[in-house]
Amino acid sequence: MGSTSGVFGETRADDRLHQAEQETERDFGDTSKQAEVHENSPADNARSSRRSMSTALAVEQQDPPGATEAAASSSRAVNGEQNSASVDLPGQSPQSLFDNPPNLARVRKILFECQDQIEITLREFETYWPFVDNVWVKQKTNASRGGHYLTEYYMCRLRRPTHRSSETRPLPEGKRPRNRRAREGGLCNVQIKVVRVSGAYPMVKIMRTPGSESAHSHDLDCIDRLKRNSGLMEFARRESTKGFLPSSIFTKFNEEPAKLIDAGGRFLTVTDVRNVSAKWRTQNPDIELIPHEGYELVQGQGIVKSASDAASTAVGGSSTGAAATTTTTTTTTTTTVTTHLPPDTLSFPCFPLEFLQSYLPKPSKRREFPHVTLSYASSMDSKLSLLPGMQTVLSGPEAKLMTHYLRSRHDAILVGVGTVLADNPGLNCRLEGAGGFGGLGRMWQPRPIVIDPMARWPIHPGCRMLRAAVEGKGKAPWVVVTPGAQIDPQRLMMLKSYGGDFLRIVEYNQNWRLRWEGVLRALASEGIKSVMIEGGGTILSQLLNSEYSELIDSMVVTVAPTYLGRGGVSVSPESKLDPDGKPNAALNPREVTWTPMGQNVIMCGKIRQPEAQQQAGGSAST
Ligand SMILES: NC(=O)C1=CN([C@@H]2O[C@H](COP(=O)(O)OP(=O)(O)OC[C@H]3O[C@@H](n4cnc5c(N)ncnc54)[C@H](O)[C@@H]3O)[C@@H](O)[C@H]2O)C=CC1
Ligand SMILES: Nc1nc(O)c(N)c(N[C@@H]2O[C@H](COP(=O)(O)O)[C@@H](O)[C@H]2O)n1
Repeated sequence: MGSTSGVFGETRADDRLHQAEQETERDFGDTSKQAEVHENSPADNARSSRRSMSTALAVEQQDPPGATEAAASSSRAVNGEQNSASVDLPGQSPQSLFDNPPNLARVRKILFECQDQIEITLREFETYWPFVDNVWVKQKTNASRGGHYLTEYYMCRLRRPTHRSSETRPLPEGKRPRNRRAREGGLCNVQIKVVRVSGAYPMVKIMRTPGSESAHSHDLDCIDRLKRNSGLMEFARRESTKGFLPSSIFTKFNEEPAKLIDAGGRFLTVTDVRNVSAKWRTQNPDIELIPHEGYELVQGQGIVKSASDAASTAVGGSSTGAAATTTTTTTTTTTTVTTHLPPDTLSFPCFPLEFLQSYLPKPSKRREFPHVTLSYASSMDSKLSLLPGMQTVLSGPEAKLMTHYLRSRHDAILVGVGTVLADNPGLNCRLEGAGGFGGLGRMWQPRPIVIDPMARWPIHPGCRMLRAAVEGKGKAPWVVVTPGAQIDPQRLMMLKSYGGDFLRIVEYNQNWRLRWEGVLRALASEGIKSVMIEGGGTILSQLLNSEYSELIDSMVVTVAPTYLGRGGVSVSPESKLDPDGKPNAALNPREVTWTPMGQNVIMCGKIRQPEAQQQAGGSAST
């Protein structure tokens, strides 16, 4: 066994910190600037050229022009709410008819494939889902008892059979049957569930159901050809409420082929635009529909550019249709998705992380124990989760990125078995550029360490840590056990085959608990120079006791603006009395900073005495 993340070590991680500072100054949407920033570092170039799902999904962090409105209009489309009474004056339409959220084509592909579990904020979900709602057909919805979760089950559209309407029900009088071909069901058996988690930070998790096929039997174009998504159609509907002719809207759409294709409109027809605007037209029969400024309706030709406009813009041809087709061809190649970052990739934080610097592991002189950082997220009442055995999201999107950055700066991430049983955590670094997320090998991937004295964890290939290991997105865990732990030889072989192992520690304290000195010394002897201890409550409450003060270097606590209540898992060391028997504070971290981050505040502090003081005050024995 041995650690490699330390080898990639300090200089590159420091580069990243420096780069994160630089990035705060740049315009997020300006890719030319990004290229400049990344010129110095090949790893970062690779990272920036393959923009991640979460970079794309950065609607929480910065609103690109139009994103807010797109989000709003998209969710309106989902809800079926259509403000058909509003009329904007023709000629006042903005330059683009599209409000595509960032990296739409890529996110559509990810939400079509749903290969790995996807975790996004509710707002991100509401922004992007309307652009793939042509793919997924809802089957059923389940609400959890406490109302914390809402689970919706969806199947691929090609799983559902369609019938000619006349076969299923009689047509109303005077209505012609739609020219719709019947489709057999079962052509694709991909099924997903969408779990909406409410709480301080409403989240949506999207994952395959156990019975689902591993891949669609077709591509996304196949669905886009069958049915248009409501995100795209909302753009058309919105434009129609300005009083424009459907054919003019269609023509204008085709003048922006890249955006049209990104939004799933490769197969859009003028009839689609007509249909989506029909309701508004019926409600506003007196409004005379007109072409867009610079266009005219010519009998027999449809919508064409007005003569003066055509003359000034014509380079390769006089017909709008021809120009659009040429561009479409060009754009088809440019919009092809060529990168394959996992959908759970997180963008590298683009806000300053300088405040963390003095609490991070240093390229160290030789030390007996690794650098130890306690890092967890806590509610206002010092709770880690709502209930024992339950995972609770307390970190907002920014704090989550920061935590993953911290993970990238440590050789190992340590948790107790209680946390593993409750959370099934990945314990890897999912920032873009880390190994498995656009990076090479397993660089910046920390080693997961699980304290499991009696080997209770029923470790199996489906658990997230092993899946991450097999997919090259993390290292396999080391499980710390006591000599008395019964380890089934098959389990041992299995864990070893993934690159993990069991570590037996023989040092106990008087409560039959493992001595932390023993655990940390064993890790140090395996080459671990830094450990980030994330939880849970039992482990953190122990380590915050003053008897361990000399083992803990720093703490980085994400404080969330919520009270989880008395039933939650708490972090609280033993009470302490001073020499006179009066109650005293159990622990007072030093060099404390508080840094606001989104809805959270990050509290950083130091616990171990500086070495100079230790030498002055005698040995730091524990
Ligand atoms: N908000 C956050 O940042 C985090 C929240 N959590 C939450 O915390 C909860 C889990 O916390 P807990 O149930 O307290 O479990 P835990 O993760 O602290 O594990 C407790 C177990 O670890 C072992 N253990 C701990 N210290 C030991 C020692 N000195 N020697 C031998 N074995 C030792 C024992 O088997 C003990 O039962 C979950 O709900 C989880 O979601 C966990 C980590 C971080
Ligand atoms: N920093 C932080 N914020 C929260 O809100 C949390 N719930 C946690 N939990 C810890 O992170 C682990 C999950 O890690 P993966 O995302 O699965 O890699 C979880 O087990 C806790 O240790 N942390």
